[in-house]
Amino acid sequence: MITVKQLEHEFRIGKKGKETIVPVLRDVNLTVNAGEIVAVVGRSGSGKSTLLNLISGYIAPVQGKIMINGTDVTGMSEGEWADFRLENIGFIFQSFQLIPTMTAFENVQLPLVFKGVKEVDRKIQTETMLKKVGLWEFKDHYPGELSGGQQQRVSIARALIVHPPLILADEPTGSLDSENERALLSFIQQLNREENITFLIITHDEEVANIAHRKITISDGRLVEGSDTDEI
Ligand SMILES: Nc1ncnc2c1ncn2[C@@H]1O[C@H](COP(=O)(O)OP(=O)(O)OP(=O)(O)O)[C@@H](O)[C@H]1O
Repeated sequence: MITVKQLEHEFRIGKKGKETIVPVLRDVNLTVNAGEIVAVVGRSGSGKSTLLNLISGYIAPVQGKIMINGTDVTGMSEGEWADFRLENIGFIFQSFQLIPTMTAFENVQLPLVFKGVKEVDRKIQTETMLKKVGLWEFKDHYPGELSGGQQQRVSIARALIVHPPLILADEPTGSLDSENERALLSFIQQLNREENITFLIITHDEEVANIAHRKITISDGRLVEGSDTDEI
């Protein structure tokens, strides 16, 4: 599902001509197979979010190659990335990233609006998805009128609405209490089992790492012992 080959990334900070180069990822090789749940762990500042941002196309690598779902995404334009993400990747974030001025219904249907799906079809699909996450009765609530766990379920419904084969999650339980965390983790396992959705999850949380089939550790920008270092 994801193949990353010899990925390198660095940030340049400071004024032009006097830039300091901050190396972040070095020679990262990894494979995530379809149907896997993979946790990415590592200390703060080790490069986990940078790896996710590269795999999401929000930043471009200095070197290396990324394949997702059979497509070489390295070097795609912003427009190509936007289309690719809509078809292939769902996102779940610690901060939910819902649009506060839109209801739960409007937030969930948004990817379908971007895809140009007809209103009548959007309505049916959004209803199905809100029912799936148990929030149909909250469809007219704004994010501010929902609990943290409910907001995370809205964000999952929004991620799932286009039926992506891959979900990328950045600290998805970071804002949840332990009850909502358990519910989210069992939902992730259910989606993985029943719909074969692949998950790549950044986490500091042992409970989250425990549901993963495999754990990848990043230390100072490199994958370290116990990690997937498959030659590709
Ligand atoms: N836009 C940026 N410009 C310059 N340096 C950056 C930028 N983004 C991240 N960095 C640096 O890159 C390194 C890796 O950051 P990254 O956010 O990937 O770490 P992380 O493992 O996700 O950390 P955390 O667990 O705290 O979220 C850090 O040293 C950070 O300061």
